[in-house]
Parts: sequence; structure tokens; C-alpha cells
Amino acid sequence: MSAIEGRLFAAGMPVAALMEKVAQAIFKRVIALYPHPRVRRIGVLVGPGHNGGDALVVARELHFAGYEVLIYRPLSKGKELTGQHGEYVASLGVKFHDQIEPLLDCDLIVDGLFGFGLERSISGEIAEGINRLNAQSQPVISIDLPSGLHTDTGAVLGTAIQANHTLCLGLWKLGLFQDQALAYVGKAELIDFDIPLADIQAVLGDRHPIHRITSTVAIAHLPLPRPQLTHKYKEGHLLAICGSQRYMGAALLCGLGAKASGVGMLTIAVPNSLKPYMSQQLADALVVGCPETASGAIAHLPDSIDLSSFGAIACGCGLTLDGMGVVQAVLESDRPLILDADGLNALAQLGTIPTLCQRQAFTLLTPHPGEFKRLFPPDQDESEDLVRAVRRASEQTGAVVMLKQARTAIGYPDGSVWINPESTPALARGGSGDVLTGLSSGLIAQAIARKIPVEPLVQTAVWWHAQAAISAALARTELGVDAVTLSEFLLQVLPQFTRSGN
Ligand SMILES: NC(=O)C1=CN([C@@H]2O[C@H](COP(=O)(O)OP(=O)(O)OC[C@H]3O[C@@H](n4cnc5c(N)ncnc54)[C@H](O)[C@@H]3O)[C@@H](O)[C@H]2O)[C@H](O)CC1
Ligand SMILES: [K+]
Repeated sequence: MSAIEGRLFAAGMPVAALMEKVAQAIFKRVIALYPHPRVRRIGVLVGPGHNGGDALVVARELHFAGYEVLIYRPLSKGKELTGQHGEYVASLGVKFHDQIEPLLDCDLIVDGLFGFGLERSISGEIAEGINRLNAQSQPVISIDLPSGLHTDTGAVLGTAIQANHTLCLGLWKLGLFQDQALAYVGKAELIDFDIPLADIQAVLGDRHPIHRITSTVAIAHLPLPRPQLTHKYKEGHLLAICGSQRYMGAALLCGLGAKASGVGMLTIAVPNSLKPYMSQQLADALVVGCPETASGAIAHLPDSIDLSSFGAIACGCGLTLDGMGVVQAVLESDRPLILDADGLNALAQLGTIPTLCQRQAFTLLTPHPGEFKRLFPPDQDESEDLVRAVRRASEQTGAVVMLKQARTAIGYPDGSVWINPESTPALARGGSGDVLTGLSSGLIAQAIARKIPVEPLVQTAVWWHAQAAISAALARTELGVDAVTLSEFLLQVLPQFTRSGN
């Protein structure tokens, strides 16, 4: 962002004019969210840099709009432009304080302490001020990002403002989408200020891009509409290898996710003793019983299964590590493969990188953070930056890596990363990952049958799964989104987004 900003200034855009333009847009948003006189007293936090300059322009406009404005400016020295705005705002009679106390009873706080220029941990009196404010209950709007968050990693540097709204300026800051920032960001909105595309491309063009998964992107890749002339095998044939006596439900949930994907044919391989249960629950799947170990895991696949006859293979949900032999077999096959849960644990034991480097076909790994660490032990720099870690994992293995967390990130071997910005804590529940594995695998099997690119369907699956959960939580609260309900909402939520559902 600062490189892009530098290009605008070098091209002749006056710094003060850009600040004015940006801050006017912030002001408009603030008064739309908190109109006068519903809100009367606004406290504005002003830092030493241009984030503070933005805040002062907003403070000035709020003053003229009839609000009572109080300023907290803990550091009197700062950048020149910020100082000039400060002088003018003070000349209007707006009161400046170097302590937070006078602002504590304001109806609203606007936070312009630090933006992307934060370069070290916040400490001392400023940190104490932020902590006192966080203990209060009035709403907080942060300019650009909550002061105290690292722009890229979202790490809390010392302490950070807990905002209700973050008005991010110009381009999304990566830190806002990192899990460690979530408790601070509140609702994030982008405030556009007409950055020329050429400048964005000149700075970001040759770097590894990071994208947000939007509904438009996600829907564009759904295997919809179906061609009129088709048959079941042309709509994908998925083999899901899953379940054990210990984890029967995982196999069912994976099956329910796959079923919702619309895949043409679903074959499910489970331990022999699970076959009656699965057949009863999933009437439309072809259930294959496998010889089982004494512990009730799949010992090996029966001879009747010819791996090469499937479009894609999903392996791992509820398998237990006793089913490790089967993971080795599917890794050696030339079929596109989706590995989850114990499939991932088995892969970590086999050696993630050497094993995957031998595979030619598409591989998708779907770890949660614990599994991810087992697969890819972190180096020191990465413990704070999971987006970087996911990118490296994918580049090193050639696999697509879906790191399932509050804001799921997908790494691709070309270095690009896709983040799902919208989700719900309702998904923090046993079984929701099994549904996602089934859904992703079913979509991938369809893409393979249709000969369309497989990779974007991983984004579609993550987005669809999260939207189903959001919709289910709206209908039933966040407590009502058990995995079976989630699988049912997958198909309920889709017509809202797709034309073929109208
Ligand atoms: N292109 C844009 O997006 C625009 C952004 N604007 C705003 O400008 C800020 C970035 O401004 P900058 O002056 O570079 O940095 P900050 O305001 O974030 O703060 C830097 C300031 O603070 C000092 N400092 C850093 N860390 C600490 C610390 N821990 N304790 C104390 N002091 C610290 C540092 O020395 C600097 O003096 C961006 O976020 C937007 O809000 C423009 O207004 C419009 C275009
Ligand atoms: K800020």
C-alpha cells in the first residue's frame, strides 16, 4: 500500500488532497452508521502519522456536522500534515487531551492512532489508554485497521483497539483476514478512493496474489447448469474411503457432503461392519464393504475396487490410523485425491513432502491447524503468518492446501492464496469438516468428468459450506448448526445465489 501510495504522490497527487479525499469518504460512512442526534459525543483517537491525519479531517467534519468532538492525542509530535490539521481543528475550539479519561463517556470512538505505519509494539500510556477503552462498551470505528494490529499478519503488537467497524482504505489489508485479528476487526468494509489499476498492477502484478473468495467467483465455478444431454458417469464418479467402527458418523457426514455436491455417482468404501448402516442412511450411494482390522478400521480395499475407474478419490474421514495402508494405496494411485483427517495424519507419518512430490495427479489436503502443523512443521517466521505458511506448503508439495480455520485459506502451487472472508463460528463443531471434505470431493469429481479446471472448485466448496452454515445459523442460531443440518442447508442456501434455482 505504501508503494502504491508513493506512486500516486510521484505522479503529482498532493498528499493533502489524497488525505482529504479519503477522510471525506470515511466521514460519510461514519455519519451514515451513527447519525446525529442519535449519537452526539464522538471521541477521536489521533496518532502521529497520516492515520492520525485522516482522523483529524474526520474530526473537523464531524464538528461542522454538529457533533461534539473530543480528541485524544497522546503524542504531540508527528508528521507535518497531521500537525497542520491538528492546529486547525484546535482553532475551531475542539478540545485536545493527552489522557484517555475524558473520552470514556463518548457515544462513539473513531480510532486513528496507527494505520499501516505501525512499526513496533505499543507500550506505556498509549497501551494503557487502549486497554481502558477496550473495557468500555461504546462502539468503535477504526480507520484503515484497528490500531495495534500488524497490517499483514494481523498479529497484536503489544495491544490493539477492539473495533466494531473497520473502514479499510483503498485495498484490503491482509492482516484483517488472519484469524488472530478477528476479535479486533469487527465488521470490515472497504472505502474506495479510486486508486488507478495501473498503479496496483505495477506494484502487485508480479507478486503472488492473495484473493478473497466472493460469491460471484464461487458460483461461476459451480458445475451448473448441467448439459441437457448427460448421464450419471458424465457428472463425476467419486470414491470416498472413510469410516471405522470408532467413527461411523464421519463416513456418513462425508457421504452427505458429497451427495449435496450433486456428483453423478458416489461409491463409499467403509469397513464391512458399517455397510448395513451406510446403505440404510445413504440410499443413493453404492456402499462397498472392506475387510477390516481387529480395531474395526479398513484393513485394505477389496479386489472388486479398481481405483482407476474413479474420477476422484476422497480418503480419510473417520479412518483412524489403523487404516493407514489404504492411504498409502490411494497416494500411489494416479487419481485426483482429496485427503482429510486421518488421511493427513497418515501422510505426515509417511513424510509429507517426499510422498507428495512423487504424485503426478491433483491432490487436495484439507487440514485444520493441528493437522497442518503435523504435516508442515512451522519455521519461526511463519508461526505468526499462516497465509505465508499455507503458500509455502502448497509450493513445496504441488498440492492444493486448504487450511480450515475461522477464515479458511487455500494455497495453490502457483503461489496464489484464496481466503474466505465470510464465515460463522457455528462451523466450530465436530463433523462440519467431514461435510466439507465430501462436498469438495464431489465438486472435484464433477469438474474432472466435465474436463473443467478442478482448482477453483476448492474455493467454491469453502464458500458454499460457509454460506450454508451462515444461513443455518440465521434460521436456528449458531447452536443449531450440527453437521447433518449443515449438509441439509447446503442445498437450501444455493438457490439464493444461482439463477437456475429461481
Ligand atoms: N494510501 C492510503 O491508504 C492512504 C493512507 N492514509 C493513511 O495513512 C496511514 C499510514 O500513515 P503513516 O503515516 O505511514 O503511518 P501511521 O499513521 O500508521 O503511523 C506512523 C507513525 O507512528 C509512529 N509509530 C509507529 N509505531 C509506533 C508505536 N508503536 N508507538 C508510537 N509511535 C509509533 C511512526 O514513527 C510514525 O510517526 C494509513 O493507515 C491511512 O490511514 C492517507 O491519509 C491517505 C492515503
Ligand atoms: K487505526
